[in-house]
Amino acid sequence: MADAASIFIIPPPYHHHLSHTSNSSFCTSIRTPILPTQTPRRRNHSHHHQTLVVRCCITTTTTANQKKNPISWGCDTDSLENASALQKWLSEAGLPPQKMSLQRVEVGERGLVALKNIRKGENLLFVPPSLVISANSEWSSPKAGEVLKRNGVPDWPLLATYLISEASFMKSSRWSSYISALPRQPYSLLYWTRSELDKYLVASQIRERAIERVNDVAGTYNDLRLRIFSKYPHLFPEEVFNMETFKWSFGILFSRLVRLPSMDGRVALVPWADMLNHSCEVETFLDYDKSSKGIVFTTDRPYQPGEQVFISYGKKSNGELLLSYGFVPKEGTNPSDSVELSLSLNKSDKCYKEKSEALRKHGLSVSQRFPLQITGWPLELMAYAYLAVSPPDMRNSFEEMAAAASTKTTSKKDMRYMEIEEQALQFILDSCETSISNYTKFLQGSESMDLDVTSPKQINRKLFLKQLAVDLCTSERRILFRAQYILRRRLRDMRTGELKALTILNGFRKFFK
Ligand SMILES: C[S@@+](CC[C@H](N)C(=O)[O-])C[C@H]1O[C@@H](n2cnc3c(N)ncnc32)[C@H](O)[C@@H]1O
Repeated sequence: MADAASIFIIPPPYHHHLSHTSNSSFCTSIRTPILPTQTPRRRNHSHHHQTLVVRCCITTTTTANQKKNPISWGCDTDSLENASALQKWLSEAGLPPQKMSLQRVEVGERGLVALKNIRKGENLLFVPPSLVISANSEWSSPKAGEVLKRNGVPDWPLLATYLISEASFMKSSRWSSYISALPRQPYSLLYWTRSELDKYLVASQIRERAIERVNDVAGTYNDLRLRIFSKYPHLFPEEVFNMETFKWSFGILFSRLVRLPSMDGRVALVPWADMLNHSCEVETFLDYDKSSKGIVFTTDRPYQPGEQVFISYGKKSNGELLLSYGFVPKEGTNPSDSVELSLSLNKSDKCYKEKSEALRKHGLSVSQRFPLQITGWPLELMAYAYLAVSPPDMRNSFEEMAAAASTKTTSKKDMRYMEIEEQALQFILDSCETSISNYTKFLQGSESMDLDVTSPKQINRKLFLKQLAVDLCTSERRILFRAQYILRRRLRDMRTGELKALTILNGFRKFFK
């Protein structure tokens, strides 16, 4: 699935990063998009005379009118509602016969399950380009598409707007069966409230990433509204194009958009292929196959009939999977797992100003997050630690250290400053230990945590979010424990080594005396 780093009109803040189980009884519909009036927007290519017959808003309550004739975007993913309509439409629209079918599954609620024996190395899917939603797709409201393109709107916000526009056309959009089978409320941290993020992710740096993302989505929507929607209200009425509908469409993009390497990294929604769930045990990914002219993936393991077929959403940490897809893999199963460690310059440092200036020059700030993996940490983190602990007489090296701490600096040598190596390692260890104690406090407190619910309906949701947070924090703390162990051992070896050297030196001194 696509990486979300480059979606925004407003550039996202710099991220310094490399790269469960589902609960089917969980009620997802706490803030459900509902269309109160059920008449679709009419196709009308002359925008001057376009009559908007739909009034769309997102509510948390259901009116009598909606109860009578409920129409909403998407469906509940814990049911197979709309799945057969999707499969029927896909095969009529040109999807060749498949070796998999859409079923209820244990991992991921709905997923694709093998109908026949599938060999390792087989190509599956073959979704033709005509069934792919990309920035070039035709709009049911061509004028709306023209306006966005004329204004140079990038792919992600363009696709988010496209999805809302097509959803509002309901049955008269060619994507109606696809949109009806999309989740009504995508699982992603976009749907956690600020107080849920603060409460459940208090120990994890993912909380900040989620807040940044929520703000980026809001900023992107506001930017579109100011620059474009407010100038063409007949094409982009606020009842349809609003913050809630954008949250939904971005939630869909974060969890389903695919980057296709063979199409110059173009991003696309690929109906059917986006029903495949992620496994950390496979490495295969979706791509365009020039010879068969379709979106395919090549299996990297065999499957028997009845087994769920998986792809990889990329080498992502558990936190990143929670952020975009709303799930956390079982502890210890994700080889790409990492935790972000936050390092900060000490405000009382005599060279605080010079150091922060050097960092700023290289796009870094006085407080910076770095990924730790079970196998180690990046050179950038070590460089930042050297800078943080270096004394004033090393000011000539500040610039070099800051450059090495930036991921933007490509040529990197494994620089070492032996004279401050011990302090740098101790500095990282201290940060690890602060972080570990925050995780431990959260995990211990989570057992007796007040769920803060006002209605019984909310209990399932809160329990589900809490479990996701506990799973994430357990896996992140595990990596920190490993780093703590390695750092302590290194420091101990250094100190005993120094002690030995000192004893020998003293021996020499005595000898000369
Ligand atoms: C591309 S969609 C896959 C199809 C999805 N299961 C559905 O029913 O629409 C991605 C979503 O599937 C679910 N998912 C994918 N892999 C999962 C996994 N290993 N464990 C739990 N949920 C998973 C998450 O809800 C994620 O947001």
